[in-house]
Amino acid sequence: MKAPHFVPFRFVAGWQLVRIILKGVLSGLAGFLFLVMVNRMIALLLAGQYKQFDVTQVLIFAPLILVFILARKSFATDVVRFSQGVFWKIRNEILYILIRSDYAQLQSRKEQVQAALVYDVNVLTQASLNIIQFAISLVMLLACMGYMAIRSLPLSGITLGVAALGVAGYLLSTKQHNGHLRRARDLENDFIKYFGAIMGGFKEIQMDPAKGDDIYNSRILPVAEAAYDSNTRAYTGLLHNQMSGQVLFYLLISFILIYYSVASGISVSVTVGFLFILLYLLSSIETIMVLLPSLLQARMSARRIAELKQQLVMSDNKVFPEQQPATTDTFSNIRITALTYCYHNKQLETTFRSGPINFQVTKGDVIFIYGGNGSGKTTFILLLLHLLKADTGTITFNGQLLKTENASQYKSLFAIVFNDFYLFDEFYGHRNMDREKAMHLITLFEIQEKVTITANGFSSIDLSTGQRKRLALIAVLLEDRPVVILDEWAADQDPGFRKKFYREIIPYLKGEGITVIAITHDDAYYHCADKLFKMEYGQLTDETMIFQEKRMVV
Ligand SMILES: Nc1ncnc2c1ncn2[C@@H]1O[C@H](COP(=O)(O)OP(=O)(O)OP(=O)(O)O)[C@@H](O)[C@H]1O
Repeated sequence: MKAPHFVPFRFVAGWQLVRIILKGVLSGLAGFLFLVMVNRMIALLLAGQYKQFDVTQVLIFAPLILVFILARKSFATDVVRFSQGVFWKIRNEILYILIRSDYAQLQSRKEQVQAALVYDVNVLTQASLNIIQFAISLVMLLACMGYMAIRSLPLSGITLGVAALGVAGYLLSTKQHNGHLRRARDLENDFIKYFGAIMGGFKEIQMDPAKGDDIYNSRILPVAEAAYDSNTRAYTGLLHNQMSGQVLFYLLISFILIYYSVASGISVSVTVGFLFILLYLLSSIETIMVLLPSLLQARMSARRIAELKQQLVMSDNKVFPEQQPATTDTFSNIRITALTYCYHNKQLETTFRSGPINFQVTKGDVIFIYGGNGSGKTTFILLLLHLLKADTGTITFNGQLLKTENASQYKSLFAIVFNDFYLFDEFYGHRNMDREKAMHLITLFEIQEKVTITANGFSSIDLSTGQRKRLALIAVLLEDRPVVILDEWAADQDPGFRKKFYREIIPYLKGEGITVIAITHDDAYYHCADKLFKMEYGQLTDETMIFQEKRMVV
């Protein structure tokens, strides 16, 4: 079956942004024209030229207000649609990249991904809503400045000077505020990590509340305090900026009223009109200053998301065309030659070395691997599955060298039940599974009293640990993959079913042409395997002969 492709979220398009900007400008201009008209009326009133109701003024004001309402309404609707589109588009994109991203990379970035999905996407959405006010205020600001220049060049020159002073002060302090905002955002990753520990370890915490108290006191509280401190510094700094801007304009207004209006000899109507526009300008500046922090945060969040997308490089199978998935008929063998892999700590020192491993598996083989805890069995399986990419060595399958181009075909060889498996309640990606086979397997695995097959999946997955493992194996067997890998699968089974597993189920799988590779410690059943391997300090040794010789002696 062909893997489904990514369907981009359809409600966001680049042209939407152009339309929004145009509507924002129109809406801002409508507001500004209204202001000009009010200013004109004030001038007429002051000059004594408007003494009785004049219906023509209604004909000027009414259409203006109408245009304002229509433009603002349509603008707001578009912005809301756009911001919701952005929200879901980014969320979907991150999730899809996640689905296709590299296993090893994702392992080390779980908190980052969660923080991006929950925090950054919300910040961006909020900012895209704030843009309504921001854009309108910006248009008003620019239009007011232009209009002021027409009314009085010297006065607008002074205003521009004051504004430049405010902007310079703002820019100087922004760097510092950005640093605080960045620190607070970094702490969000930690918060998610400890939140994950509380949710994941909830049973343990319920049994031992001291654990919960300790996580809260020693981890959550310091994060909260540090984030509180950083955010408080950033926001108070930004609010102080806003206040400084306001004070500058108050000083300007006072200067114009107390000194300039009389000293320069400009007319009362020009002074009043100018001050009126200036007050409006001030409210636009205030709005911009209030909204700037959220836009700064949004910029930071957008960067985080972009970085995350870059880090979670799409894995191989996204880049190349889908290939025919493998089947038991097409599978013949896998050969691993001199494969090595090292785990490193933060100081980049090697903490565990796996290999060099040589290993071969042929169709229909039943292979058991045993070895002590931490000997490297799971690491080997991850390497075999190409979830971990080997440092050196090669893998060939059916005579072809495993490369990025054929990695998806290689991965389609395997059906796996990991030790820490996740049981999906639906047959995702395999909707057209064989119902009859499913019912047969449910009976073979003796859970027919508990579970049935529904249109999409299993009727229930609320079962015991051992039963859930049986379901997980049934689910992977329904995928019709040629190689089944089991990581300590039988460990949770009762002795009766364990016997059935080794004596009946494994031979049944072999009879179906399936190759089985199982990590197991059930030495009483090692004879059920065709080949037996031992893992020790990352080295895999074929012990088939030794085991057979030992059995003969006994
Ligand atoms: N993600 C990781 N990062 C760093 N080291 C790791 C990681 N996973 C495993 N290791 C180390 O690699 C070694 C082999 O681990 P592995 O899980 O492969 O052992 P195992 O044989 O499957 O053990 P077990 O029987 O306990 O499951 C261990 O010493 C472990 O500490």
